[in-house]
Amino acid sequence: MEKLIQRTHLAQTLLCVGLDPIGDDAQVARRLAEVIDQTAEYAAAFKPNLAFFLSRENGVQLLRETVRRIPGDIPVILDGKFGDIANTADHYARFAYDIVGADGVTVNPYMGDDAIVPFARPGKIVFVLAKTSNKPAHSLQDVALTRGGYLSDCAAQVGRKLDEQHGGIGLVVGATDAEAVGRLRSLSPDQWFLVPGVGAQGGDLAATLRAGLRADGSGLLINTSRVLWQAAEAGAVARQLVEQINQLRPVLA
Ligand SMILES: O=C(O)c1cc(=O)[nH]c(=O)n1[C@@H]1O[C@H](COP(=O)(O)O)[C@@H](O)[C@H]1O
Repeated sequence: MEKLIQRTHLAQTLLCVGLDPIGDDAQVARRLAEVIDQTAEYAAAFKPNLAFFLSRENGVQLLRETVRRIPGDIPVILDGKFGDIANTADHYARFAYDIVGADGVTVNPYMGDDAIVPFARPGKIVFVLAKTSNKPAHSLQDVALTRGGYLSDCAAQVGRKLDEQHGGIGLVVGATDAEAVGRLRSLSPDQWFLVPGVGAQGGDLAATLRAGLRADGSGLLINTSRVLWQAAEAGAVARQLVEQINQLRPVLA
């Protein structure tokens, strides 16, 4: 978590570079290196998505090489959307942190606290899914509770409680629903939000920033993946995104 805060301050960026590699094996290794090298200057974090690595032979090896290529001062969030009982989650945590070398993970909270706690190691960042960016998420996450609020609010409350107990817990909140971003920000005024959905999924960047930035102009990690992977000049696209984001927020002290 400290690494993320330091990085966002020093590089003046809230951009998370998503790494969802597609293509044949030889191409992919080369393209991963290119995207990392071209965007690193602008990256607050990198987020490799585990599925895109596991779907290829030697995927874990490629993932480890990818993480090794990322400069050491930029946090790596392994997007595995893990979520299982504590005994099993502990093994996922060992994989993410000890084998892959990630600084953080994404976790699905559906099974409750014990699916999350094994990832909450000192210095690590755990992003708990609260309101995801995919449209059909509403069938579960927007279910209204008899006590008021929505199921996604429960995920946020669990995340907040665990953050108070362990530290290092943030939320995943998609950019495709700015209203939810605002609601969850009011429930979790201080936590970091990982925000996917900008770019290929059509999320509204300006509305998301307005709704989700903390009072200090920070607290959001804006992820985009396909747009950068497909860009002729990933570095230029990353720079533009950072400029756009920074124009819409107070500059960090
Ligand atoms: O946890 C995530 O990162 C995630 C959560 C969510 O609500 N929506 C979402 O798209 N993601 C991930 O964020 C990335 C989005 O990719 P692009 O749509 O190409 O920018 C993918 O790796 C998704 O798996």
